[in-house]
Amino acid sequence: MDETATADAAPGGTAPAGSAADPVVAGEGVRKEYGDVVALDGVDLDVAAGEVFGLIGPNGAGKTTLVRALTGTTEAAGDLRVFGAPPTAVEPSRIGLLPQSFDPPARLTARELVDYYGGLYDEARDTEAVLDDVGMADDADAWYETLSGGQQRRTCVATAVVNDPDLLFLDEPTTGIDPAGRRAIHRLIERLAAGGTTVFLTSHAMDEVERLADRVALLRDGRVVASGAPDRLVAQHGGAPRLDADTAAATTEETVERVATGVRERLGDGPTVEATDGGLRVRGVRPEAIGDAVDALDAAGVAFDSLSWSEPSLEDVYLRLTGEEYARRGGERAAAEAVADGGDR
Ligand SMILES: Nc1ncnc2c1ncn2[C@@H]1O[C@H](COP(=O)(O)OP(=O)(O)OP(=O)(O)O)[C@@H](O)[C@H]1O
Repeated sequence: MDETATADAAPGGTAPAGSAADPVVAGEGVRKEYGDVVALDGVDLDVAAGEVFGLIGPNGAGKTTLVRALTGTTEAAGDLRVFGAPPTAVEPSRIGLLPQSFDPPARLTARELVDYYGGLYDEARDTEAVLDDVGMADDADAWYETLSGGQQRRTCVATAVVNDPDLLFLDEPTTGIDPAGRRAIHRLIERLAAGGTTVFLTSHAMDEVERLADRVALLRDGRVVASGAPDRLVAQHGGAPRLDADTAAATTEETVERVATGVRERLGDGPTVEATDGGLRVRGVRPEAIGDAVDALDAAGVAFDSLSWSEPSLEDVYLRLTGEEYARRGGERAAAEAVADGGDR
């Protein structure tokens, strides 16, 4: 796998979302328009066999459209191959698809639904085992319409894996699922991947993608703006470790300046100080410097309710490269700057 190419960011352009000798999924210049809306604007990507590939991006970035193009449920321009063939030519039993919106018959039980979808294939997994995999064994006799939203989503995941697919598309699989259920789905994805299933996962849960995905592509406005292994992306674009102080009162510019002066005196010019919605953030604080940073807060008279220190994560990469972190200071323009400077501020 060529990680050098995959960890690049391309401001305003496309970056290949990976490379592999014999990709299960390969796309080049994939483009889709809905009238005046350009949903996909020249996407290049490839996904290797057995890989968990995470696709992330803001609402409307084009994730579902890309999944639909790859599963042959919508047409798109450009070159798209799944198992070396056009998506519509792929043997259905090789593919599992959990769409973002899925409305199975409401007056069937969870067990009946899994049975029904399994019956569409010559060979299917044992219904009870699949129900158990998604944590639905105890509620399998309830009608779909009486299940909670999370239980319904678990049941939908079960219908997507009942044919034991070689390639599984999961479009936001854990939306609405409680923490225990999410963990069950995560374990299922890990087991499937360990068994050789290729998983194409879209999600807004960055912790989920960071935990599960071997590689990630970030879509914005129909383009891949960054791709690579999560830890590489975090190292490249996640920014510095930070110390967050939650304060009861809103932080004024004056307070930020006072803290910044104190931080400079104690820690030098590296760290930066900014106001956040709930208080104040000092970026660039290494673990051994936490005490000095706290002293700077105290010296500046900042009354805080709690303090937390954290390493950057995939969520930081997402926020920086989509512009959401920079919304207060010029959104799109600042995000483009973050991409252009390699996101190392
Ligand atoms: N059937 C359609 N007709 C017209 N426009 C569409 C259609 N499907 C998607 N779009 C538009 O294409 C763009 C990409 O939508 P898409 O659903 O792929 O985004 P997404 O990244 O999956 O978003 P979300 O995170 O909200 O699910 C959006 O501007 C959306 O409004």
